[in-house]
Amino acid sequence: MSRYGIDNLPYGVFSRPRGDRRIGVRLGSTVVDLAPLGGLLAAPTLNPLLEAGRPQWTETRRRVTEYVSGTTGRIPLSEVTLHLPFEVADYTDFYSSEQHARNVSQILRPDSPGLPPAWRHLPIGYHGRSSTVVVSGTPIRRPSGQIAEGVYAPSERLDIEAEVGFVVGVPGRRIRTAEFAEHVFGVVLVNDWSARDIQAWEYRPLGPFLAKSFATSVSPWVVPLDALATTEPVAQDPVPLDYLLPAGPAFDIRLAVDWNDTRVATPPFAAMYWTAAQQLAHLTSNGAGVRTGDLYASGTVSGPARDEVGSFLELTRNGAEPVKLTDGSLRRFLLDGDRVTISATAPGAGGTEIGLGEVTGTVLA
Ligand SMILES: O=C(O)/C=C/C(=O)CC(=O)CC(=O)O
Ligand SMILES: [Ca+2]
Ligand SMILES: [Mg+2]
Repeated sequence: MSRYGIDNLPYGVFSRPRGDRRIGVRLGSTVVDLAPLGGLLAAPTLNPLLEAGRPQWTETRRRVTEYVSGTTGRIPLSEVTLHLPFEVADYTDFYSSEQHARNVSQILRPDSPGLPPAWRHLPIGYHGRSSTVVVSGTPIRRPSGQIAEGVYAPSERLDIEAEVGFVVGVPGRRIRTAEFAEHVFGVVLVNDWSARDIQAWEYRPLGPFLAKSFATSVSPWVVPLDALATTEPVAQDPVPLDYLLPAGPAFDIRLAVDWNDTRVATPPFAAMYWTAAQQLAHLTSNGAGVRTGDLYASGTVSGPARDEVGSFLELTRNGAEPVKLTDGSLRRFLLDGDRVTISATAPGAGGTEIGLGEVTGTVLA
């Protein structure tokens, strides 16, 4: 059964050869052009729809569902180019997987393993670079940078981070966790490409800078929150401060990471410690505003098992334990020509399993 049936209907922006950009929804392995519906849907990006707000999102989804059920006008995915579906305003990246935070500490800071002091008290994050957010399929040029004292060279430890991204529709500040669904339209998959050697040399004490700003890839299909089933978030200890409560919904999104043609990991999003509602509440709690098209990512999704980690830094223990791909070759970090694809499925609100598409990228020298 298709994971892109009538219960899913993720939105994207596509074009045909020499054609203009149009909004469509994915149905099976086809795209249904929504421009004929007019209004917010007759645009070259999702931004007007994102801006319109929850009542409009619900009404639009109802109309789209009705429309696709009645139309035979479907375009095979193989005949279209998919574009960045919305104009990215600001981009924020969190650090909300306890397992990931522990693994990275252990690997990069063996002298002080464990969680940073604030980690269980607030969702730690940093502000990233929205201008280099690219759509799935965009080739990723290996960055050069300072990788050690006196050494400027191509990164030798190019890595991925498998994450879930949340797309803000309605602007706001001091957003309460209970208002999450009024502001957030839907989710995408994110690969936060990371140059670990650049990162290790530059990051103290202000955090990631050039190690992560060269490219961040997102999947072309924005799955509306309405399409996703919600689940109970993990228990939090200590109990967070009031402005981070109630925690809000969790989502049982199951990611999969393919390195060339080998499935190397299946990170479980349900294991994340901080919820997307808490992240948004924290991000805006000091009066900072979010805008239409803001993207905030969950942080690397890593579960407790060795094959549930969302980065190759963790998978190969910083290169010390290479992984074997199905062609017999060994990998520590990304080689030129390597392709990484992150895909995901989740229980849908309609009771069936839905797909979140995929985010893929190939490394260029
Ligand atoms: O712990 C560190 O020093 C670094 C952590 C990361 O690189 C992760 C990051 O970008 C946030 C995340 O994706 O969880
Ligand atoms: Ca990240
Ligand atoms: Mg990035």
